[in-house]
Amino acid sequence: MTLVKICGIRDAATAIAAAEAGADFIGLVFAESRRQVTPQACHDIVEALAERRRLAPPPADLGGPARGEVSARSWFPAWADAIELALARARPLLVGVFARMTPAEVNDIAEAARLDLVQLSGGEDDAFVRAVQRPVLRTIHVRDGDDAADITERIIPGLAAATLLDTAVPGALGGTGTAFDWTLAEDVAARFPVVLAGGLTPENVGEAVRTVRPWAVDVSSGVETGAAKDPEKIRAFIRAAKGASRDR
Ligand SMILES: O=C(O)c1ccccc1NCC(=O)[C@H](O)[C@H](O)COP(=O)(O)O
Repeated sequence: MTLVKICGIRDAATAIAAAEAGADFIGLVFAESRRQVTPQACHDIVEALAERRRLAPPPADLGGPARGEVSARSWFPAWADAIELALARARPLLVGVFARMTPAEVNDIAEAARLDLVQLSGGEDDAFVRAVQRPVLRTIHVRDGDDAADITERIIPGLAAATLLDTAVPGALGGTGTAFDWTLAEDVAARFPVVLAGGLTPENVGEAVRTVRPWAVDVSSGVETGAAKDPEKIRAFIRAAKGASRDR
């Protein structure tokens, strides 16, 4: 079943609505953005979700493979299995979205907010990924003119836990509501578990899931009305994504 990440949540009520609708990941944006979560809202969201997860052991350590422990070929599938096992114990997992910060800042926030995973969206290099003390979702921004081979060569086993494919938009690092050509992601998703992002909506996510067969999908703008998250759109998005992955 395709996993779903709802990104850019800024209050506890919406986090709980997304969790009740079946979200697998909740994304809190710490990068500079109109969606940046305030310290108070972050605290409220973390506490509200912790209360929901109270009966399950917290997956503080997702228990994925260590570098050198599995072959390059098994690296991403092993991480996908570890994350799915963690999800069986506690859902949703909390993902912090970062860009243009230092590894120390990322690690401090991840620790304080008890994040399960860290998403790097600022084109961080390999040394940065290595320095992050949480499993990393590493964003690859797909540019006009890229082909599947260009994307694949940027995916390096042994570093991040998974790859998030998002649209490259000049002057922005994410949350733009802009899609890229999904046929590029088809080949990549056949080789690696990928999180498909960029311009997904409740209306198009079914087709995206059937076309690309991603491990997970990620949405922000497509479940907003005005500048705010819309619980009805969140429910419709999750229904459509999960429904399409059941059909395929
Ligand atoms: O969402 C933001 O405002 C943001 C700002 C800076 C870096 C990353 C950001 N979001 C990353 C995400 O994971 C979004 O969910 C992803 O880009 C998809 O967004 P959308 O196209 O709006 O669905």
